[in-house]
Amino acid sequence: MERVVLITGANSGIGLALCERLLTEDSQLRLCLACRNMQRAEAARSALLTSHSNAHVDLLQLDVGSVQSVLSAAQEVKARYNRIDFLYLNAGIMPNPQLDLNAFFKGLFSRNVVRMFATAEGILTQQDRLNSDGLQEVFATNLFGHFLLIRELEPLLSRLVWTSSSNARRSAFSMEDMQHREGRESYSSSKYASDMLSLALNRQKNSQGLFSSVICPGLVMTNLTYGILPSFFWTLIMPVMWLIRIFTNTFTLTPHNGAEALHWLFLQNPESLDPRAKYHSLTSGLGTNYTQPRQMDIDEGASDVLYSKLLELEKEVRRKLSEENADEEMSAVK
Ligand SMILES: NC(=O)C1=CN([C@@H]2O[C@H](COP(=O)(O)OP(=O)(O)OC[C@H]3O[C@@H](n4cnc5c(N)ncnc54)[C@H](OP(=O)(O)O)[C@@H]3O)[C@@H](O)[C@H]2O)C=CC1
Ligand SMILES: CC(C)CCC[C@@H](C)[C@H]1CC[C@H]2C3=CC[C@H]4[C@H](C)C(=O)CC[C@]4(C)[C@H]3CC[C@]12C
Repeated sequence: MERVVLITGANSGIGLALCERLLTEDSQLRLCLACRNMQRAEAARSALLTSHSNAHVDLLQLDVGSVQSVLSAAQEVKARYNRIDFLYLNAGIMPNPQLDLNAFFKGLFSRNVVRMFATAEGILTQQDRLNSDGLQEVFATNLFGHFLLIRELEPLLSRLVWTSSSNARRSAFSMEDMQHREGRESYSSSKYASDMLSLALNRQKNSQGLFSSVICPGLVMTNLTYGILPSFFWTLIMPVMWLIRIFTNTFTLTPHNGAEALHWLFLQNPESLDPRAKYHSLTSGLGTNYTQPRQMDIDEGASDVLYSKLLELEKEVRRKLSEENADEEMSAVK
């Protein structure tokens, strides 16, 4: 039977590399590339068809950062497919990243140097803003849009895989400020929230046959990392990065390597997976890829609280949207 796989943020980086890898694994697959920019989506499809000429590759317009777009895309998915075997929640942003050079050089000579390179703890901040739905953009894109998509498609779903990060950190997340309106670590906060949500989904939905997993792709050269330092700089320091890889296998560097854990999970039986584990894509100093589970620093109780808070927010945004739509209809009648 043809399997259907939907991937958000599939037009570049790790998402696109995953598409390549899945088509190589199973040429009968039906891939649905869910992207906000249809030109970039078309380009990605052409690239995939160049290497897999008989592949079934569909496109779906989806901006996960917009409530209206998620709801419309979900309607379209329901009309097109009667099940989604794998939903990869991969789209993500890190806007206006700032590297604290002082902390970076201090970190270089500390005992935590390997940890710093693996997680960017204490050296990276971002500046977030409100989107047109009145939500914090990073929270809306990395977490809430995906949550809404899951809620809409729930009867069609069986496997969820989140592209999280080792930058996810408990101390960056506050339940009282789940959108991270106050702090400057919106990325870390949103990724910690996705880890919690995955656990909560497993707790609530495993009995109904829905399983969720979380991965970290490692440090990968993509548009996201080119936003932190320019691509020519990364190219220049590539030999240093290969050297660092000997000490931390988290420097996966290429999108193909970064997609290792995403691909690995595609081959696993969901019952054999640990809901509290984050599956890391790792690359050894010699360039061998492998997947390793590492325990997440998460409370079950707190993950349930986050789940309820997301349900409340969902109610609120749906109410707001229907009021706006009603207002628009009224003014159209006038
Ligand atoms: N690169 C790294 O080192 C790491 C990356 N990650 C995570 O990996 C995931 C993929 O990122 P990566 O491949 O690195 O970076 P890219 O920027 O190459 O890919 C991000 C993808 O997400 C899409 N996207 C962003 N915002 C939206 C939106 N509102 N709606 C729909 N799609 C959107 C982008 O589309 P568009 O082209 O239109 O912008 C793009 O396709 C992210 O979740 C990121 O946080 C995690 C750890 C490390
Ligand atoms: C000599 C060079 C290697 C100097 C590079 C310094 C920093 C720009 C980078 C050091 C560690 C990097 C990161 C670590 C974790 C990534 C995480 C998993 C993620 O989700 C997104 C990207 C990272 C935060 C990444 C970003 C660049 C570094 C801070």
